Amino acid sequence: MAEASPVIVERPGQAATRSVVLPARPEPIRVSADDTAIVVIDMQNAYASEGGYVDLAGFDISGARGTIGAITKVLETARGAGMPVIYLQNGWDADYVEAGGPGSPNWHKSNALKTMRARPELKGQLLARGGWDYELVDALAPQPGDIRLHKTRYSAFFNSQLDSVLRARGIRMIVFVGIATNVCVESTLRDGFHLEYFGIMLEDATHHLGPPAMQEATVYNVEKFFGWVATVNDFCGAIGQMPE
Ligand SMILES: NC(=O)N/C=C\C(=O)O
Repeated sequence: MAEASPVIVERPGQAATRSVVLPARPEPIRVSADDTAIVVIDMQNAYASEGGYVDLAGFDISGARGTIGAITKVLETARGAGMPVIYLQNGWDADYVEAGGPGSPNWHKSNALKTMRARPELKGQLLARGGWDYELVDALAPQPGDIRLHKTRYSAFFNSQLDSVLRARGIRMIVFVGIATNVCVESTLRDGFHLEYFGIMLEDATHHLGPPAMQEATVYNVEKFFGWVATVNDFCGAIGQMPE
């Protein structure tokens, strides 16, 4: 079968000077270091450490260690190419006002809030700003120049500064890594699509919540409807060749 030609983003009045073609599915896509950011979704103790929220809520977090290692490689490569790195942290204020009360679907659906209601001894500990659960995992500590943003719902675009931060830097393309593939990563990538961002998900730098079919479903959705899917090796191989 003939190889698909790369997707080239139209940039009116602007040439993508520093760019490479990233092998991706369903087709390769040209990535410019000048208008691409890495968005790291919720690599907090809550989602990636033993004793954090999703572990306490009964989800299998055994895959999270590999995700941390994969993201470390991606960030080193991206920083080397001069791409902005933006970390999102999910959670609420210590009094959980931002979580919404019984009038909010979040209050009813959030497994963190449900776990705390079922186990009152955990009250105030899960996803509360200022606590260990909310903090980023130590292995992914932000570097000088990285940006950290707070979010209160699954989509990082909802009620956050993400869109302004990206637009102020002329970002058109977002490379997604983080946890959970099928919840906050997918919600954010979908909202990004509707805001005209080109979304690329690095499948082996994400981890799902729930059965393995959830990872497959998001990969399918992204590849077929919302963006592009690539691997960490392909990303590091291509972006590592970015012209200075
Ligand atoms: N970061 C996420 O994907 N979060 C998923 C569930 C939750 O925060 O309860």
